[in-house]
Amino acid sequence: MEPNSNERIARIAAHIHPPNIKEHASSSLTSFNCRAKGGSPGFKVAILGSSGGIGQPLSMLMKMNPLVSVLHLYDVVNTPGVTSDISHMDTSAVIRGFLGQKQLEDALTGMDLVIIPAGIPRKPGMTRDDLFNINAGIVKTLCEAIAKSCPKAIVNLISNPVNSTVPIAAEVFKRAGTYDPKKLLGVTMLDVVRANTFVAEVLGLDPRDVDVPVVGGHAGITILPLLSQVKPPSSFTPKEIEYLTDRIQNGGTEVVEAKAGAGSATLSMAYAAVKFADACLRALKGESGIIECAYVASQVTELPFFASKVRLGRDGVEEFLPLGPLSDYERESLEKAKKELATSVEKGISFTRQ
Ligand SMILES: NC(=O)c1ccc[n+]([C@@H]2O[C@H](COP(=O)([O-])OP(=O)(O)OC[C@H]3O[C@@H](n4cnc5c(N)ncnc54)[C@H](O)[C@@H]3O)[C@@H](O)[C@H]2O)c1
Ligand SMILES: O=C(O)C[C@H](O)C(=O)O
Repeated sequence: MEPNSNERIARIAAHIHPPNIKEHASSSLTSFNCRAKGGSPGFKVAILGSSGGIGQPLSMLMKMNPLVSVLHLYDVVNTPGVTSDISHMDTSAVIRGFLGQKQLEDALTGMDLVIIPAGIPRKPGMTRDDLFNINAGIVKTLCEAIAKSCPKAIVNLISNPVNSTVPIAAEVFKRAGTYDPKKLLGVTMLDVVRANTFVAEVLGLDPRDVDVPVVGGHAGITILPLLSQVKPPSSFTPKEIEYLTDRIQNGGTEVVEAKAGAGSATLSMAYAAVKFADACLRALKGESGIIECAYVASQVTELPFFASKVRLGRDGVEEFLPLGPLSDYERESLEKAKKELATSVEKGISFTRQ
Protein backbone atom coordinates (compact mmCIF):
# COMPACT_ATOMS: atom_id res chain seq x y z
CA MET A 1 0.00 0.00 0.00
CA GLU A 2 1.32 3.49 -0.85
CA PRO A 3 2.22 5.51 2.29
CA ASN A 4 0.22 8.70 2.69
CA SER A 5 2.00 12.01 2.28
CA ASN A 6 2.23 12.66 6.08
CA GLU A 7 4.09 9.38 6.53
CA ARG A 8 6.46 10.25 3.73
CA ILE A 9 7.18 13.70 5.14
CA ALA A 10 7.73 12.28 8.64
CA ARG A 11 10.18 9.77 7.25
CA ILE A 12 12.14 12.43 5.37
CA ALA A 13 12.16 14.78 8.38
CA ALA A 14 13.53 11.99 10.58
CA HIS A 15 16.33 11.58 8.08
CA ILE A 16 17.23 15.26 7.88
CA HIS A 17 17.02 15.82 11.65
CA PRO A 18 18.00 12.49 13.24
CA PRO A 19 17.48 12.45 17.04
CA ASN A 20 21.19 12.40 17.83
CA ILE A 21 23.19 13.63 14.88
CA LYS A 22 26.58 12.97 16.50
CA GLU A 23 25.91 9.38 17.41
CA HIS A 24 24.01 8.67 14.23
CA ALA A 25 26.52 10.43 12.05
CA SER A 26 26.51 8.54 8.77
CA SER A 27 24.44 5.60 9.95
CA SER A 28 21.38 7.82 9.84
CA LEU A 29 22.20 8.43 6.20
CA THR A 30 22.91 4.78 5.63
CA SER A 31 19.69 3.46 7.03
CA PHE A 32 17.43 6.05 5.49
CA ASN A 33 15.53 4.17 2.90
CA CYS A 34 13.56 6.58 0.80
CA ARG A 35 12.31 5.48 -2.60
CA ALA A 36 15.15 5.58 -5.10
CA LYS A 37 14.91 8.68 -7.24
CA GLY A 38 14.35 7.26 -10.66
CA GLY A 39 15.45 3.88 -9.33
CA SER A 40 17.35 3.15 -12.53
CA PRO A 41 19.12 -0.17 -12.98
CA GLY A 42 22.87 0.12 -12.86
CA PHE A 43 26.03 -0.66 -10.95
CA LYS A 44 26.89 -0.31 -7.29
CA VAL A 45 30.00 1.79 -6.74
CA ALA A 46 31.92 2.60 -3.54
CA ILE A 47 34.43 5.43 -3.17
CA LEU A 48 36.92 4.95 -0.32
CA GLY A 49 38.40 8.30 0.72
CA SER A 50 35.35 10.17 -0.56
CA SER A 51 35.76 13.26 1.67
CA GLY A 52 39.16 14.21 0.27
CA GLY A 53 40.41 16.56 -2.41
CA ILE A 54 39.85 13.92 -5.10
CA GLY A 55 37.07 12.10 -3.25
CA GLN A 56 34.57 14.97 -3.19
CA PRO A 57 34.57 15.96 -6.88
CA LEU A 58 34.84 12.27 -7.80
CA SER A 59 31.76 11.51 -5.70
CA MET A 60 29.89 14.38 -7.32
CA LEU A 61 30.80 13.25 -10.82
CA MET A 62 29.92 9.61 -10.11
CA LYS A 63 26.51 10.75 -8.80
CA MET A 64 26.00 12.18 -12.30
CA ASN A 65 26.91 8.91 -14.05
CA PRO A 66 23.79 7.21 -15.42
CA LEU A 67 25.45 3.78 -15.14
CA VAL A 68 25.57 4.09 -11.33
CA SER A 69 22.46 3.03 -9.40
CA VAL A 70 23.94 3.02 -5.89
CA LEU A 71 26.87 5.13 -4.68
CA HIS A 72 28.50 4.43 -1.31
CA LEU A 73 30.77 7.14 0.13
CA TYR A 74 33.26 5.95 2.76
CA ASP A 75 35.88 7.94 4.65
CA VAL A 76 37.26 8.26 8.17
CA VAL A 77 36.01 11.89 8.32
CA ASN A 78 33.18 14.12 7.05
CA THR A 79 31.06 11.61 5.12
CA PRO A 80 27.76 12.77 6.68
CA GLY A 81 28.27 16.27 5.26
CA VAL A 82 29.55 15.22 1.86
CA THR A 83 26.78 12.61 1.51
CA SER A 84 24.06 15.02 2.56
CA ASP A 85 25.31 17.64 0.12
CA ILE A 86 25.60 15.31 -2.86
CA SER A 87 22.28 13.58 -2.07
CA HIS A 88 20.44 16.76 -3.12
CA MET A 89 21.58 16.37 -6.74
CA ASP A 90 18.62 15.38 -8.90
CA THR A 91 20.32 12.45 -10.59
CA SER A 92 19.15 8.87 -10.23
CA ALA A 93 21.97 7.20 -8.23
CA VAL A 94 20.98 6.46 -4.62
CA ILE A 95 23.69 7.70 -2.27
CA ARG A 96 24.68 6.44 1.18
CA GLY A 97 27.42 7.60 3.53
CA PHE A 98 29.64 5.47 5.80
CA LEU A 99 31.96 6.84 8.46
CA GLY A 100 34.92 5.10 10.07
CA GLN A 101 36.28 1.59 10.05
CA LYS A 102 33.25 0.07 11.81
CA GLN A 103 31.14 0.89 8.76
CA LEU A 104 33.70 -0.17 6.16
CA GLU A 105 32.26 -3.63 5.56
CA ASP A 106 28.74 -2.24 5.14
CA ALA A 107 30.10 0.32 2.70
CA LEU A 108 31.59 -2.44 0.56
CA THR A 109 28.99 -5.21 0.66
CA GLY A 110 27.55 -5.90 -2.79
CA MET A 111 29.72 -3.41 -4.69
CA ASP A 112 30.55 -3.94 -8.38
CA LEU A 113 33.28 -1.29 -8.51
CA VAL A 114 35.42 0.18 -5.72
CA ILE A 115 37.41 3.35 -6.38
CA ILE A 116 40.18 4.16 -3.87
CA PRO A 117 41.51 7.72 -3.57
CA ALA A 118 42.23 7.35 0.20
CA GLY A 119 45.60 8.46 1.49
CA ILE A 120 47.84 11.45 1.96
CA PRO A 121 48.95 13.61 -0.99
CA ARG A 122 52.40 15.09 -1.73
CA LYS A 123 53.74 18.47 -0.64
CA PRO A 124 56.45 20.35 -2.60
CA GLY A 125 59.81 18.58 -2.42
CA MET A 126 58.30 15.12 -1.86
CA THR A 127 58.31 12.17 -4.24
CA ARG A 128 55.31 9.86 -4.51
CA ASP A 129 57.42 7.20 -2.81
CA ASP A 130 57.65 9.47 0.26
CA LEU A 131 53.93 8.70 0.76
CA PHE A 132 54.60 4.97 1.00
CA ASN A 133 54.88 4.66 4.79
CA ILE A 134 51.39 6.04 5.45
CA ASN A 135 49.49 5.07 2.31
CA ALA A 136 50.71 1.45 2.20
CA GLY A 137 48.95 0.74 5.50
CA ILE A 138 45.75 2.51 4.41
CA VAL A 139 45.59 0.55 1.14
CA LYS A 140 46.29 -2.73 2.95
CA THR A 141 43.43 -2.18 5.43
CA LEU A 142 40.97 -1.17 2.71
CA CYS A 143 41.89 -4.13 0.49
CA GLU A 144 41.50 -6.58 3.38
CA ALA A 145 37.94 -5.30 3.74
CA ILE A 146 37.30 -5.58 -0.02
CA ALA A 147 38.51 -9.20 0.06
CA LYS A 148 35.95 -9.88 2.78
CA SER A 149 32.94 -7.90 1.60
CA CYS A 150 33.06 -7.65 -2.22
CA PRO A 151 35.80 -10.01 -3.45
CA LYS A 152 34.47 -9.97 -7.01
CA ALA A 153 34.43 -6.18 -7.40
CA ILE A 154 36.61 -4.34 -9.90
CA VAL A 155 39.10 -2.16 -7.97
CA ASN A 156 40.37 1.18 -9.33
CA LEU A 157 43.36 2.15 -7.17
CA ILE A 158 44.38 5.82 -7.16
CA SER A 159 46.34 6.14 -3.87
CA ASN A 160 50.05 6.84 -4.37
CA PRO A 161 52.62 5.52 -4.88
CA VAL A 162 50.54 3.56 -7.41
CA ASN A 163 53.66 1.67 -8.60
CA SER A 164 53.79 0.06 -5.12
CA THR A 165 50.18 0.23 -3.85
CA VAL A 166 48.88 -2.01 -6.67
CA PRO A 167 51.39 -4.79 -5.78
CA ILE A 168 50.35 -4.35 -2.11
CA ALA A 169 46.68 -4.79 -3.02
CA ALA A 170 47.53 -7.87 -5.11
CA GLU A 171 49.38 -9.48 -2.18
CA VAL A 172 46.51 -8.75 0.21
CA PHE A 173 44.02 -10.35 -2.17
CA LYS A 174 46.34 -13.35 -2.74
CA ARG A 175 46.53 -13.96 1.00
CA ALA A 176 42.77 -13.75 1.30
CA GLY A 177 42.43 -16.22 -1.61
CA THR A 178 40.38 -13.73 -3.65
CA TYR A 179 42.98 -12.37 -6.07
CA ASP A 180 41.79 -11.93 -9.64
CA PRO A 181 44.51 -10.00 -11.50
CA LYS A 182 42.01 -8.96 -14.17
CA LYS A 183 40.04 -6.94 -11.61
CA LEU A 184 42.78 -4.88 -9.98
CA LEU A 185 43.63 -1.74 -11.93
CA GLY A 186 46.00 1.06 -10.95
CA VAL A 187 44.63 4.33 -12.32
CA THR A 188 47.13 6.03 -14.68
CA MET A 189 44.44 7.84 -16.66
CA LEU A 190 45.64 11.25 -15.45
CA ASP A 191 48.92 10.69 -17.31
CA VAL A 192 46.94 10.00 -20.50
CA VAL A 193 44.68 13.02 -19.91
CA ARG A 194 47.74 15.25 -19.43
CA ALA A 195 49.52 13.75 -22.44
CA ASN A 196 46.48 14.35 -24.67
CA THR A 197 46.24 17.95 -23.43
CA PHE A 198 49.92 18.87 -23.80
CA VAL A 199 50.31 17.13 -27.18
CA ALA A 200 47.13 18.83 -28.47
CA GLU A 201 48.60 22.20 -27.41
CA VAL A 202 51.77 21.54 -29.43
CA LEU A 203 49.87 20.27 -32.47
CA GLY A 204 47.19 22.97 -32.30
CA LEU A 205 44.41 20.35 -32.08
CA ASP A 206 41.35 19.79 -29.90
CA PRO A 207 42.55 17.48 -27.05
CA ARG A 208 39.44 15.33 -27.55
CA ASP A 209 40.81 14.35 -30.97
CA VAL A 210 44.20 13.27 -29.60
CA ASP A 211 45.13 9.88 -28.18
CA VAL A 212 48.54 9.33 -26.55
CA PRO A 213 49.36 5.92 -25.09
CA VAL A 214 51.24 6.27 -21.79
CA VAL A 215 52.93 3.11 -20.50
CA GLY A 216 55.21 2.02 -17.65
CA GLY A 217 54.02 3.29 -14.29
CA HIS A 218 52.87 6.39 -12.43
CA ALA A 219 55.94 8.23 -11.10
CA GLY A 220 58.64 10.36 -12.78
CA ILE A 221 60.60 8.45 -15.40
CA THR A 222 58.32 5.42 -15.13
CA ILE A 223 55.64 7.53 -16.90
CA LEU A 224 56.47 6.87 -20.54
CA PRO A 225 54.38 8.62 -23.21
CA LEU A 226 54.68 6.87 -26.58
CA LEU A 227 54.80 9.96 -28.76
CA SER A 228 55.69 7.85 -31.81
CA GLN A 229 52.18 6.31 -31.56
CA VAL A 230 50.12 9.48 -31.14
CA LYS A 231 46.78 9.53 -32.92
CA PRO A 232 46.27 11.26 -35.29
CA PRO A 233 49.71 10.21 -36.62
CA SER A 234 52.06 13.14 -35.93
CA SER A 235 55.76 13.81 -35.99
CA PHE A 236 57.66 15.85 -33.40
CA THR A 237 61.08 17.50 -33.41
CA PRO A 238 63.61 16.16 -30.85
CA LYS A 239 63.07 19.37 -28.87
CA GLU A 240 59.29 18.84 -28.82
CA ILE A 241 59.78 15.22 -27.72
CA GLU A 242 62.01 16.33 -24.86
CA TYR A 243 59.60 19.10 -23.80
CA LEU A 244 56.50 16.88 -23.98
CA THR A 245 58.06 13.89 -22.22
CA ASP A 246 59.34 16.09 -19.40
CA ARG A 247 56.01 17.93 -19.02
CA ILE A 248 53.98 14.69 -18.95
CA GLN A 249 56.37 12.97 -16.52
CA ASN A 250 56.34 15.99 -14.21
CA GLY A 251 52.70 17.04 -14.56
CA GLY A 252 51.97 15.92 -11.00
CA THR A 253 54.91 17.90 -9.60
CA GLU A 254 53.81 20.95 -11.61
CA VAL A 255 50.47 20.90 -9.76
CA VAL A 256 52.03 20.10 -6.35
CA GLU A 257 54.32 23.14 -6.70
CA ALA A 258 51.52 25.42 -7.90
CA LYS A 259 49.37 24.37 -4.93
CA ALA A 260 52.34 25.23 -2.68
CA GLY A 261 51.59 22.86 0.20
CA ALA A 262 47.83 22.57 -0.28
CA GLY A 263 48.03 19.11 -1.87
CA SER A 264 48.32 17.63 -5.34
CA ALA A 265 46.07 17.26 -8.38
CA THR A 266 42.47 16.72 -7.27
CA LEU A 267 40.11 18.15 -9.91
CA SER A 268 41.87 16.83 -13.00
CA MET A 269 42.33 13.54 -11.10
CA ALA A 270 38.63 13.32 -10.29
CA TYR A 271 37.91 13.94 -13.99
CA ALA A 272 40.42 11.23 -15.00
CA ALA A 273 39.11 8.78 -12.36
CA VAL A 274 35.54 9.19 -13.62
CA LYS A 275 36.65 8.76 -17.22
CA PHE A 276 38.37 5.52 -16.22
CA ALA A 277 35.56 4.27 -13.95
CA ASP A 278 33.03 4.96 -16.70
CA ALA A 279 35.12 2.86 -19.11
CA CYS A 280 35.15 0.00 -16.55
CA LEU A 281 31.37 0.24 -16.05
CA ARG A 282 30.63 0.33 -19.79
CA ALA A 283 32.83 -2.77 -20.17
CA LEU A 284 31.03 -4.47 -17.25
CA LYS A 285 27.77 -3.75 -19.02
CA GLY A 286 29.01 -5.55 -22.10
CA GLU A 287 30.09 -2.71 -24.38
CA SER A 288 32.89 -3.95 -26.64
CA GLY A 289 36.10 -2.33 -27.89
CA ILE A 290 36.96 -0.46 -24.69
CA ILE A 291 40.69 0.14 -24.57
CA GLU A 292 42.39 2.21 -21.88
CA CYS A 293 45.84 2.47 -20.31
CA ALA A 294 46.11 1.07 -16.77
CA TYR A 295 48.76 -0.24 -14.35
CA VAL A 296 47.96 -3.93 -13.99
CA ALA A 297 49.43 -7.39 -13.43
CA SER A 298 50.91 -7.70 -16.87
CA GLN A 299 52.47 -9.98 -19.44
CA VAL A 300 53.63 -7.17 -21.71
CA THR A 301 57.18 -7.01 -20.27
CA GLU A 302 59.10 -9.23 -17.85
CA LEU A 303 57.82 -7.06 -14.95
CA PRO A 304 54.91 -8.41 -12.89
CA PHE A 305 53.10 -5.04 -13.02
CA PHE A 306 53.16 -2.60 -15.91
CA ALA A 307 50.92 0.12 -17.34
CA SER A 308 49.89 -0.29 -20.95
CA LYS A 309 46.83 -0.36 -23.15
CA VAL A 310 44.37 -3.06 -22.08
CA ARG A 311 41.01 -4.14 -23.44
CA LEU A 312 38.33 -4.05 -20.77
CA GLY A 313 35.39 -6.44 -20.63
CA ARG A 314 32.82 -7.93 -18.28
CA ASP A 315 35.59 -9.50 -16.15
CA GLY A 316 37.94 -6.52 -16.09
CA VAL A 317 41.16 -6.76 -18.14
CA GLU A 318 40.50 -9.13 -21.04
CA GLU A 319 43.52 -8.49 -23.25
CA PHE A 320 46.90 -6.77 -23.12
CA LEU A 321 47.67 -4.80 -26.24
CA PRO A 322 51.30 -5.09 -27.38
CA LEU A 323 53.56 -2.07 -26.88
CA GLY A 324 53.96 -1.70 -30.65
CA PRO A 325 57.00 -0.36 -32.46
CA LEU A 326 59.02 2.04 -30.24
CA SER A 327 61.40 4.80 -31.26
CA ASP A 328 65.05 4.55 -30.11
CA TYR A 329 64.31 7.26 -27.52
CA GLU A 330 61.30 5.31 -26.18
CA ARG A 331 63.27 2.02 -26.08
CA GLU A 332 66.01 3.64 -23.98
CA SER A 333 63.48 5.35 -21.70
CA LEU A 334 61.63 2.06 -21.25
CA GLU A 335 64.77 0.34 -19.93
CA LYS A 336 65.26 3.13 -17.34
CA ALA A 337 61.58 3.01 -16.38
CA LYS A 338 61.65 -0.75 -15.90
CA LYS A 339 64.58 -0.54 -13.45
CA GLU A 340 62.74 1.93 -11.22
CA LEU A 341 59.46 0.06 -11.54
CA ALA A 342 61.04 -3.22 -10.46
CA THR A 343 62.23 -1.58 -7.22
CA SER A 344 58.80 -0.05 -6.49
CA VAL A 345 57.00 -3.34 -7.12
CA GLU A 346 59.40 -5.20 -4.84
CA LYS A 347 58.93 -2.56 -2.13
CA GLY A 348 55.15 -3.09 -2.23
CA ILE A 349 55.42 -6.87 -2.10
CA SER A 350 57.96 -6.76 0.79
CA PHE A 351 55.65 -4.49 2.79
CA THR A 352 52.98 -7.17 2.94
CA ARG A 353 55.52 -9.73 4.18
CA GLN A 354 56.44 -7.70 7.29
N1 LIG B 1 46.83 7.93 -9.40
C1 LIG B 1 46.91 9.22 -9.65
O1 LIG B 1 47.07 9.63 -10.80
C2 LIG B 1 46.77 10.22 -8.54
C3 LIG B 1 46.52 11.57 -8.83
C4 LIG B 1 46.35 12.47 -7.79
C5 LIG B 1 46.47 12.04 -6.47
N2 LIG B 1 46.72 10.73 -6.22
C6 LIG B 1 46.82 10.23 -4.85
O2 LIG B 1 45.50 10.11 -4.30
C7 LIG B 1 45.58 10.17 -2.88
C8 LIG B 1 44.53 11.13 -2.33
O3 LIG B 1 44.79 12.45 -2.73
P1 LIG B 1 43.86 13.66 -2.22
O4 LIG B 1 44.40 14.89 -2.83
O5 LIG B 1 42.43 13.32 -2.41
O6 LIG B 1 44.20 13.64 -0.65
P2 LIG B 1 43.31 14.23 0.54
O7 LIG B 1 44.17 14.25 1.75
O8 LIG B 1 42.64 15.49 0.12
O9 LIG B 1 42.16 13.14 0.72
C9 LIG B 1 42.44 11.84 1.15
C10 LIG B 1 41.22 11.31 1.88
O10 LIG B 1 41.53 9.99 2.31
C11 LIG B 1 40.93 9.84 3.58
N3 LIG B 1 41.52 8.72 4.32
C12 LIG B 1 42.68 8.68 5.01
N4 LIG B 1 42.81 7.47 5.58
C13 LIG B 1 41.74 6.74 5.21
C14 LIG B 1 41.30 5.42 5.47
N5 LIG B 1 42.01 4.58 6.23
N6 LIG B 1 40.13 5.02 4.95
C15 LIG B 1 39.39 5.85 4.17
N7 LIG B 1 39.75 7.10 3.89
C16 LIG B 1 40.91 7.54 4.40
C17 LIG B 1 41.15 11.17 4.27
O11 LIG B 1 40.28 11.32 5.38
C18 LIG B 1 40.86 12.13 3.14
O12 LIG B 1 39.50 12.49 3.11
C19 LIG B 1 47.01 10.59 -2.57
O13 LIG B 1 47.76 9.45 -2.20
C20 LIG B 1 47.52 11.14 -3.87
O14 LIG B 1 48.91 11.06 -4.00
C21 LIG B 1 46.88 9.82 -7.23
O1 LIG C 1 51.78 14.12 -8.27
C1 LIG C 1 51.15 13.64 -7.34
O2 LIG C 1 51.66 13.48 -6.21
C2 LIG C 1 49.71 13.28 -7.50
C3 LIG C 1 49.45 12.47 -8.73
O3 LIG C 1 50.18 11.29 -8.76
C4 LIG C 1 49.62 13.23 -10.01
O4 LIG C 1 50.18 12.71 -10.96
O5 LIG C 1 49.12 14.38 -10.07
